[in-house]
Amino acid sequence: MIRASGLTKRYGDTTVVHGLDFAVHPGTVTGFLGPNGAGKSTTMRMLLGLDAPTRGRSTIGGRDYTTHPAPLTEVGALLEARSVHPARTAFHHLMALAHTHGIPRGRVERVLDMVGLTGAAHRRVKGFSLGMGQRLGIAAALLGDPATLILDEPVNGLDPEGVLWIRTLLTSLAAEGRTVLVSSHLMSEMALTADHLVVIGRGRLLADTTVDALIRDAGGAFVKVVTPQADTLRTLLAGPGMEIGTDAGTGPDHLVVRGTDAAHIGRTAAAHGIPLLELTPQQVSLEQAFMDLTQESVDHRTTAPLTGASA
Ligand SMILES: Nc1ncnc2c1ncn2[C@@H]1O[C@H](COP(=O)(O)OP(=O)(O)OP(=O)(O)O)[C@@H](O)[C@H]1O
Repeated sequence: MIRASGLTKRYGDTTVVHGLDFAVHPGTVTGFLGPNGAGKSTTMRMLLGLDAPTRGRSTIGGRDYTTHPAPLTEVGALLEARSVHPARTAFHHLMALAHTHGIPRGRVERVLDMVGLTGAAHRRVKGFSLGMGQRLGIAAALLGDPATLILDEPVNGLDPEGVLWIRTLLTSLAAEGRTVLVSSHLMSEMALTADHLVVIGRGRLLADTTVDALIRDAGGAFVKVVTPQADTLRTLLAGPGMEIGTDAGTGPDHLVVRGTDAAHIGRTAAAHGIPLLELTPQQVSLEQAFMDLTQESVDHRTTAPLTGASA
């Protein structure tokens, strides 16, 4: 388990991480989300002892990361910056890491295979594409067969096949009972990978919740209905737990219905001879839920409105 308690980081006069409290549990993939500049990388660096917190502390498996005698076997980490000697081959880079922990050559070959780099194992890293570099970083993180993985933007630079691969890999690592913390600013990607989310904005905790709960809290599922007899349908559907509004920016014949499903609305309309021009079940996308949650915390906003974002 990863635990952060009151974790705080100041650079000069600026506090970039404010008293973060959260726990990351084994057996699930936890997405660590926030807009650009929210403090994700800084927090991960503190978890890994690469930056000293100004206040607060963090533990991995109950102890400070820096006090683990063989950190590679406890925590596998992939940080954004690439820290591989460009003249080394992938194989030699991993062997050099393996030597520091007495990890056998067979494990190096195994992780190269797991990340799909066996064919490129003896090529110099300087010729690697961004995606190959990411795969090598993930191989290094997996080398010590660690119980905890901390990965900063692992899908960066990966092609669609690579994105699918990392999704499957993370899910299977969690299913083996490992603790997996993965940062991203891509909500749509996290919707497909993570079960749990820790969301920060401007260094503050905005949500520590499940993917399902975040969508539910943001408005959840609803049904779009278009009918020329909107008032009659409203009256027929009204009841406890029902919420019927109009779709912003459209006419009074466009309804947004929460609290029931499309089948019930369709049957009710049919029973009373009400024509339906549209009946569409919809769900708030995780992207929309994320934007709603972080709208006050975005440092780098575009001037044009974002439309059509969906998970
Ligand atoms: N060494 C540093 N000195 C001063 N400010 C820093 C330093 N490192 C990070 N910051 C600032 O801290 C804030 C958080 O940065 P951080 O890289 O942790 O955000 P992030 O959530 O990982 O962003 P992104 O999604 O863009 O990678 C930013 O405003 C950044 O400019």
